[in-house]
Amino acid sequence: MTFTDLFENDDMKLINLLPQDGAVYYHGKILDTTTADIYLAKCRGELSWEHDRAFIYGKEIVTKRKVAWYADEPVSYTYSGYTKMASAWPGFLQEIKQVVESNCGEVFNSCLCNFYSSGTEGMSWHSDAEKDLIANGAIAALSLGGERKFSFKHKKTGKSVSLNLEHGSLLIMKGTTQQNWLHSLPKTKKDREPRVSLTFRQMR
Ligand SMILES: O=C(O)CCC(=O)C(=O)O
Ligand SMILES: [Fe+2]
Repeated sequence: MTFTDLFENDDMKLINLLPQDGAVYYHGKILDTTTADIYLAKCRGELSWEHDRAFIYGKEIVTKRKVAWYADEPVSYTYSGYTKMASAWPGFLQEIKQVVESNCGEVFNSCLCNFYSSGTEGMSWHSDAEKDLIANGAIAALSLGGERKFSFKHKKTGKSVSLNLEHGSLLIMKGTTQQNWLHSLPKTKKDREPRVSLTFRQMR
């Protein structure tokens, strides 16, 4: 990496956590604890949470994790064999979107929200490269609540990279990350507070 690579991106002065074939930037806590606490309570109380449904190897499964989805337009989004409709942005979520955008220099038009009630809920290895998303678009994940480990695994080499996602922190995945790397939120038997992740995305 050259000096200009380090400074000529919107994730200024942050180091790419991936050694090759993608770009992941951890901005750390972008919200103070009080603000993050308020947003967590609003997300838990005011978003329309539903269990997610997916088709895995031809079988329908209903996830323990809950999701809610918001977008600029009442667009549909297809993943894991299901098509879902987005709702209009609640005011506070749009406020969070602006904070996220100003921190990473990207603009987003949708948000998939995840709710994990404890460490026994997680998300298995996957990449987010559905055809409804702009190819190589950025995904910004704002974490609220219980701190959790997050992992990346290279699709060819199997090399892995992990980090902890703190309350009020921002993680950006961009470039060819989704083409070349899987990511997961591993389940854990350790006690973990409930967690919300707000994953801002760029839909076509
Ligand atoms: O919960 C997270 O931090 C990430 C979730 C995720 O990978 C996704 O929504 O696609
Ligand atoms: Fe993902």
